[in-house]
Amino acid sequence: MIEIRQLQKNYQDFHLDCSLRVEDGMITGLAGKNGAGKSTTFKAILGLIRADGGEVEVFGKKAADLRTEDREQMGVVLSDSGISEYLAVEDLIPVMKNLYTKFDEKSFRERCERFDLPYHKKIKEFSTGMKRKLQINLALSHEAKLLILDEPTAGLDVSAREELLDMLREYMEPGDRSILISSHIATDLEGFCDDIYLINDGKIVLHEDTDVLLGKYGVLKVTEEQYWKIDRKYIIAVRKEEYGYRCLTNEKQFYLENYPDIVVEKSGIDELILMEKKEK
Ligand SMILES: Nc1ncnc2c1ncn2[C@@H]1O[C@H](COP(=O)(O)OP(=O)(O)OP(=O)(O)O)[C@@H](O)[C@H]1O
Repeated sequence: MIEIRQLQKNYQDFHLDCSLRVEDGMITGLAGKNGAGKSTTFKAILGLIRADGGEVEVFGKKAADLRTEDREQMGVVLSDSGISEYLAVEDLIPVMKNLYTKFDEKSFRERCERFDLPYHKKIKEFSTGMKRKLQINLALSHEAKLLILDEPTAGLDVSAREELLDMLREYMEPGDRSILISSHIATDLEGFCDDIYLINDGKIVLHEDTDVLLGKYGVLKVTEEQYWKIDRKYIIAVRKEEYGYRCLTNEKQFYLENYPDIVVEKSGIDELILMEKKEK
């Protein structure tokens, strides 16, 4: 659905160099801390900023070759909504009908109820979370084949997050749809994505199936002495701690079997985001 090859974007003190794929029928996550380059990647995919190099293909076409029908097949949530704040939800319905041949008013209204979105209040009077819910609802409203969701959970409370993830799972049911979703809160992605890319300082530093990430990755807590004694071939990142070193491994089973004395903990994606690059 999406193929990005060595996408480059240069700002004064930031350089994006990113390659990733979103397969048909898959949910792919892009995780990374603030400023890592997630939004820049999304904007470049959508042609909202001009890339300085590399290739972006969506539905097998370069951005410049995407036609109106192709764009109708994309549902987008970005931090900057682009919706006129002077409109109310009720006013948006005829606009959406005009823009999208497949706009489904009934399901749009159902999601308004699920998300507690009022029909007659001006959008400028919405809270941050309400605006985000509206964007999500609009993205889901026209039977898009591809959702591109930049931080869709930002500003949502726990129940709205759950509601959103349920809606996205329902959206995936037909089987031929895909989602690219970003978050700096990795737990949002862990229970939901098929595979996850980790971006750090503009570079993709890791790409794994979520099952592998959660099953094979782990954190070793070792003293200075233990650190220098163990086989470090499966240690991919290290952080100095008061007690010694906190080490991220992509083969926790190896350490569990060979070093019964050391502490091996489960690792989530937040752990990956937190860890520095391997120093030793
Ligand atoms: N228009 C711009 N001009 C200059 N620098 C920019 C511009 N847009 C983004 N940047 C820089 O590019 C880097 C990546 O920003 P980006 O918004 O892609 O990060 P992000 O991963 O989406 O972060 P967040 O989780 O905070 O939304 C940052 O250093 C940011 O300051």
